[in-house]
Amino acid sequence: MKPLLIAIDGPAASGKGTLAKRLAAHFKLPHLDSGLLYRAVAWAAAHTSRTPEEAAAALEAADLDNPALRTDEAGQAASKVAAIPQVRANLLKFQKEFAHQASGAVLDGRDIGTVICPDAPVKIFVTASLEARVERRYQELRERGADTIKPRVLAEMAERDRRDSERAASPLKAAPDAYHLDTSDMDADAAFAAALAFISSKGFRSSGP
Ligand SMILES: Nc1ncnc2c1ncn2[C@@H]1O[C@H](COP(=O)(O)OP(=O)(O)OP(=O)(O)O)[C@@H](O)[C@H]1O
Ligand SMILES: Nc1ccn([C@@H]2O[C@H](COP(=O)(O)O)[C@@H](O)[C@H]2O)c(=O)n1
Repeated sequence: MKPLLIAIDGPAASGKGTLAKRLAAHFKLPHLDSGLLYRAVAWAAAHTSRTPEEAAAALEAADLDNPALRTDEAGQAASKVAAIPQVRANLLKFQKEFAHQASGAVLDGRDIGTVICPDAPVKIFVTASLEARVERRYQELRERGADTIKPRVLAEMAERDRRDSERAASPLKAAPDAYHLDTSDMDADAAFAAALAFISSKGFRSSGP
């Protein structure tokens, strides 16, 4: 049996990160949140003398645990540098090596099933309506104490969706062989159960308790 490589893509707040973490824990696999790489590049370009391309080439210098990378502003800034082809090219090798380690892996992002691991045996494209995603992100921001309003969250998310889907370089899109998981009316447990059923239909099961 080939190593279990799970490629998860989808728009902002669709729930792909939550699903990726749960699947990684369930199957005891390493997990890469690839959005953090683009967030780190944007942060370095704004706070150091590096260009986005240089920051992407110096990825090992990035602190992916920096809480500043988790804000909505960081997500917007990430989606701007993510449209630069050389930034994407400079992040490719690290992601491909992460994906192809012997243990298998879970990666989530926008181009995982299409560009980073088109050979993954399991590809999941997670979606949810814009309304559901705005509600989730708004609640998340409020819980973190951010001062925001829903119309702003909506406008920013719609803009990020457009930028990520319409850019020429590796746009957000489902791989032809991806399983489409619409989580608009599912909680995180139901999304996890649906993903597990799909993965087991591909012949993969977790080995332990
Ligand atoms: N199926 C679900 N139903 C309801 N809420 C969910 C679901 N999945 C995740 N959430 C919640 O929605 C929010 C966004 O989820 P998550 O961070 O997983 O999305 P994401 O697609 O990785 O977003 P981003 O690309 O912006 O990082 C979180 O607060 C999470 O707890
Ligand atoms: N594989 C990826 C992952 C992310 N991006 C860009 O980064 C932005 C932030 O991503 P989050 O998942 O952390 O929200 C996102 O809007 C994309 O522009 C990407 O291009 N490819």
